[in-house]
Amino acid sequence: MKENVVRFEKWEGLGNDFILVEAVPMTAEAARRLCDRRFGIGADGVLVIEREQPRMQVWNADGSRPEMCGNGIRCVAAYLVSRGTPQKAVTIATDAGDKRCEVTRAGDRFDVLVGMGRARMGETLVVTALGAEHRFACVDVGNPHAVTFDPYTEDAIDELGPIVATTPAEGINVEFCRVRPAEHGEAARIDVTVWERGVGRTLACGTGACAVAAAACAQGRAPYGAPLRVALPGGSLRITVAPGSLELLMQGPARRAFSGEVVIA
Ligand SMILES: N[C@H](CCC[C@H](N)C(=O)O)C(=O)O
Repeated sequence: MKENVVRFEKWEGLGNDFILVEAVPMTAEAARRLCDRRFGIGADGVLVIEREQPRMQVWNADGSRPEMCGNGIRCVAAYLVSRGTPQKAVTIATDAGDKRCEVTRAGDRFDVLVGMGRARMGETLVVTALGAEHRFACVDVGNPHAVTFDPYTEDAIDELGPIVATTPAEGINVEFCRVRPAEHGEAARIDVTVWERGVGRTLACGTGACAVAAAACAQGRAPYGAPLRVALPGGSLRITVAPGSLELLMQGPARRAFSGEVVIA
């Protein structure tokens, strides 16, 4: 069979890491192989980019196809600017709509501000597991999230995360949160541990940070209209939730780790 050798770049946003390729026909099996941390490059996901009319398609490490990826779109915006896109503001089409990104570069590090669209608050998801009922606020930010502010130990998160993530037929990302005293001038700080649909534990989740901020504002745990610090294991994102519209602004880093060539069968 003809080998399909393609150039890739490995990028990460707060340690949520991705393989970026351009205009490559991707399959679930190919994505799984590429993301395998033993037999492949290793990543939380694959981002397939069309450069002309910029578009990002997302593949999770298990080969599933989510609608959107917050850390990923910051990486794609920075990738486009690093590859010569002249303007610093770029609009990228996704399966969850067009997202406008503003890129600031400092050497090989990028800071990206993204209009993430509107959060939509959903029903309460009640999951009976581990001998108890667990309640999550469902938030749609283009992809689905289940958010709780109830206290859970790390071991409980490892047990409950996969159960909740696979309870809805289409799957759901799960965020376990704690509101902490604000520092450094932000309006509130929320610590988050994520169990991602199609991936498992990750160091950060951009759409998850947006869902957490929207849920915190909706539940009166944080103020609308002010930058909130969402602290994830891999680092912090600044999220602002507009009152009324629930329009989301996300600001955070993106970094190219390395590039190479890979055979995509
Ligand atoms: N696992 C997510 C997609 C990746 C989201 C995350 N990496 C982000 O930064 O938003 C899902 O299945 O909806």
